[in-house]
Amino acid sequence: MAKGKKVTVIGTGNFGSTVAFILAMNGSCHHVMLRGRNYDIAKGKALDMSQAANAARQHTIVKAAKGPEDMEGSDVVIITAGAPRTPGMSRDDLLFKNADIVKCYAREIKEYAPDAIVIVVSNPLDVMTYVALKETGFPRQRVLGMAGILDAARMAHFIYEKLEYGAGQIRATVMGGHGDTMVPLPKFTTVAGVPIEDLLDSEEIGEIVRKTRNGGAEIVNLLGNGSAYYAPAKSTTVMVEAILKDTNQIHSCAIMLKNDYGYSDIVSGVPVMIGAGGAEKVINMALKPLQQTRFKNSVASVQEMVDTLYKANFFDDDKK
Ligand SMILES: NC(=O)C1=CN([C@@H]2O[C@H](COP(=O)(O)OP(=O)(O)OC[C@H]3O[C@@H](n4cnc5c(N)ncnc54)[C@H](O)[C@@H]3O)[C@@H](O)[C@H]2O)C=CC1
Ligand SMILES: O=C([O-])CC(=O)C(=O)O
Repeated sequence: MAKGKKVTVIGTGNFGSTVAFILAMNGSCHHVMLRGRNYDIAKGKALDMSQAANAARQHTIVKAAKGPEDMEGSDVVIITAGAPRTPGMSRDDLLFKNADIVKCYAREIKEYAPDAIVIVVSNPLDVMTYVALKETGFPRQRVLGMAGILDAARMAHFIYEKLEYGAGQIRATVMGGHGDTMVPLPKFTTVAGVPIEDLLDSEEIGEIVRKTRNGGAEIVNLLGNGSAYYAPAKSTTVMVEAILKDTNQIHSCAIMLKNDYGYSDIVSGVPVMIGAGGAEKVINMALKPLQQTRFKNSVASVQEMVDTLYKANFFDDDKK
């Protein structure tokens, strides 16, 4: 492989294609490797994106992987392979189907890209991140799940809808799992530095919190045959660029907790500092009792699904 930063995107569906396209349009890295189930489709998309990069005067080259060995030398590998939900489903309904897919690709990454930082996006996100961590055996800093940036972007959008000003200046914070129990944090949310509690009343904030939790489902219901991918893909590239540029910026990401917020050996979304080594530091915020209770419930819902996998002997016995 020629020199330069390399990102492999596993899965060439809506999410994977959009992530690869944004990376190519931004010139975020030198090489994007698309690994899909169907080589011709991956190759067709790779050619199209490489040509788009030329039109955009960017240097990024997108290629299709013939096999897992083409992941070699990846700095970052993004796992997007997996079924999306359709109307009426929760993300959790994808548990067994997507766990098998993520397990298979995590094993390939372990073999062919042992130094990569892995970003998981397949749902249910926190459990899939747990599966990828256990199956690669990588340190927790190098296996992250993308959700918090997306959920915060949604919250920011719903705040804008209410205020009708401040778009692009709203900094929202969402912690916890990427599911119905996610924990939007109005107390840590500002518009150009102004706390939203100074701008909106508690009823309006409550509505924003509910809309944020339902943000994915709202789009699933509108699309009818899949889920959101523009905001999810953009949010993922924020993480990729933080890693490749070693920005040391703070984003909410899913990570294996290790005495963080009082929990260990379970994945949840918390603020982390992202740099060249992945999640180089977990930021522990002082949560109020109600926020702690909501975070606890969110952690418990992820734990329940992890336990379901263990009960089904999904993991090799020695992996817990
Ligand atoms: N973390 C987050 O915030 C978000 C997560 N997602 C999740 O991302 C995943 C992908 O979503 P989309 O790209 O929109 O779906 P899609 O249906 O457009 O693409 C799915 C991709 O997974 C591959 N795939 C499906 N079954 C496979 C199997 N058995 N083996 C290997 N590859 C397989 C397909 O070939 C395709 O490339 C879903 O699980 C979805 O729920 C989606 C949006 C946001
Ligand atoms: O809602 C879904 O199933 C996809 C997803 O995670 C999101 O858009 O937040």
